Amino acid sequence: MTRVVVVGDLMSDTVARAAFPLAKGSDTPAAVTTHGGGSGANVASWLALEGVEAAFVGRRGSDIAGRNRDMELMGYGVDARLVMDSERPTGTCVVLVTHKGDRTMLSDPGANAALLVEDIERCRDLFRQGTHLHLSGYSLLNEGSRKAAIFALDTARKAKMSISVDAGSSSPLQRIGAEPFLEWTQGARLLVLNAKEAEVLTGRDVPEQAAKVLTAWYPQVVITSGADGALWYTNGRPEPVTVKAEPIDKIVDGTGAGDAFVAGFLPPWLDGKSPADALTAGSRLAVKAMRHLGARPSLDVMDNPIN
Ligand SMILES: Nc1ncnc2c1ncn2[C@@H]1O[C@H](COP(=O)(O)OP(=O)(O)OP(=O)(O)O)[C@@H](O)[C@H]1O
Ligand SMILES: O=C(O)C(=O)C[C@H](O)[C@H](O)CO
Repeated sequence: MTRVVVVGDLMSDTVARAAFPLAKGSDTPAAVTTHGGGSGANVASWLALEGVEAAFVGRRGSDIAGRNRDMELMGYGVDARLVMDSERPTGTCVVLVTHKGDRTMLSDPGANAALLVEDIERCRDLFRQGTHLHLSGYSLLNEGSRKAAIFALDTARKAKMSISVDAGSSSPLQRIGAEPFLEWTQGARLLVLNAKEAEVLTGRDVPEQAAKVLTAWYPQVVITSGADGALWYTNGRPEPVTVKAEPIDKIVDGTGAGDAFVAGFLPPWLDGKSPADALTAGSRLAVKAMRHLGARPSLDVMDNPIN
């Protein structure tokens, strides 16, 4: 039985879809909605909805947003272990989306920046029972949660869990540099990252080449390339396994496509299915995420048969 523990970030995403750029002093009509977000919490939500036993460890503020996010995770069927931070608000991200689905994000990590080693220690039962740890790279890239993230990796290694890590985001990765990130994540069986992050880590802007460089560090690597699809590579193979992106008629909001991809990829990959099957499952879930506003499953939680 696969039991996945996700450690990472939880956010409240306020998504505004409008015609950008905004004229100075304008009053622009927009569709504005608030959704659950945060890369780690997104992956855990999609996994639970896919029928995987998934737990999520993170921090939230002692505010309404945090309470809503907590209830939402439970609604998806996630074993949510959120520590309440009395000093910091729930992490918030303002996502600006154009009518074509292009977007930019303004992120305030809030309570995520205070995830502590003790928060992970409190969840030792999850690490005893879990079979796989997925670590959201944001928790490594943020200095405030880094010790906790590294402790989670150590704990999983000691518990003989398999480990996947996503690289978080290219800008903080660039600031920190490749070497520390590669060092912190040693022992992970899989690194998942987008093409930009792969370039930051390897200096190669061709994903096939970047993947080959990265397998000096990780047994398996998955690189996603937006509309150009995704690839999987393991050392010793002549060429990576690639899949095309699933066709999509209209992208409403690309936020969290990468997180949904991870959640689609992991279950078949953990079940020993072929890399091509796992990449295809990832691509399918990614387009599902892009058909609506927000990064999480669009299902009305109350109608979800899992509940
Ligand atoms: N335009 C698109 N058409 C179809 N599929 C797409 C498109 N953009 C992204 N995807 C799917 O989503 C996956 C992840 O996209 P991408 O490589 O942009 O990751 P990301 O930067 O982590 O995404 P995000 O930051 O939006 O979560 C791709 O491998 C692909 O399967
Ligand atoms: O789309 C991305 O790149 C994200 O990582 C989205 C985030 O996970 C999140 O939902 C923003 O808070």
